Amino acid sequence: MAENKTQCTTCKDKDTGRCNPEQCPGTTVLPQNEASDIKHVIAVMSGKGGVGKSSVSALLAVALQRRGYKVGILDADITGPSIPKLFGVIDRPEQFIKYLLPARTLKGLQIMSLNLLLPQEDDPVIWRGPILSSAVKQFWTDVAWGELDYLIVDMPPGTGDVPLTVMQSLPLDAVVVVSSPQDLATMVVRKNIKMARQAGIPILGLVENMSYLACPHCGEQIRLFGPGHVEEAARKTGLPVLAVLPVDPQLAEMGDAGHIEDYEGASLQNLEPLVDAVVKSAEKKGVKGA
Ligand SMILES: Nc1ncnc2c1ncn2[C@@H]1O[C@H](COP(=O)(O)OP(=O)(O)OP(=O)(O)O)[C@@H](O)[C@H]1O
Repeated sequence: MAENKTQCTTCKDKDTGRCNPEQCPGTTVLPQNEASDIKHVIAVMSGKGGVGKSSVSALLAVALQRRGYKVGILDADITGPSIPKLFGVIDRPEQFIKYLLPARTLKGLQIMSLNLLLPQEDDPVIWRGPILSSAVKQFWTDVAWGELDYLIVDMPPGTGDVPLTVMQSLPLDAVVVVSSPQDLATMVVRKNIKMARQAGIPILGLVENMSYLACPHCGEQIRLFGPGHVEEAARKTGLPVLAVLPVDPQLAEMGDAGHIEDYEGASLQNLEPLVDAVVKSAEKKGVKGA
């Protein structure tokens, strides 16, 4: 496991008290390249696939951008990348001197994903763990991200090679854990939480996705998957619940059509406490408003 970045005894940044990768001789965290000035890095993780981690990453980026921040998304879900599809982006990243330029969404979010580099978007990525991990590192070292207030990292699900690489190699400021109601009761989420804690990365809190369906006639919340376990999970883990999102067919439709940037529905409104928590964590580090 990576050195504990909150308790680094080698460099300990005097302002934040955390490991400063640029001055720490013992760190494995990669420094930023000369073509990037990224102020705050947040990873979105989940225990299992399909719980809505990419949708939450995309909505978080959209919400931050609507508040006036410059935002990018690094799609670290190398074997199941869905960020380009959610934003309807197909442009191949261009080369700029020795760097790759991220693609831009219609409203100006910057994104980098392996899917943008494949000859066909449905080509499978049949790579072994070390190659997957090195691709993620290159999305940090070889991409000219420019000036960003926030970089959102859409992690692959679980606790395998690639999430471990992201935690060890990228200077994550915090993580957010997304899960579905059934998933929260299981140990997969606790594994996620333990992994982040062992890596010394602060966890902002929990997001329960697909928690309920709001009846279109009376607004009653129908718990399709039975009662949520988010409060219990919050109590057991000591983490705050930052958002409880409904099943929203409009979100799925707009994501499938590549128009998630135009989404205005309930999931975005319910995500506001998460956005506040992200901004607050950045402000603590000294990142000013855009
Ligand atoms: N709150 C929601 N309401 C309706 N549909 C949703 C919601 N959240 C996610 N979905 C849909 O569920 C599917 C999976 O979502 P998403 O790709 O965000 O999950 P994921 O956890 O990132 O999956 P993977 O790990 O496979 O990438 C998508 O079709 C998405 O549109």
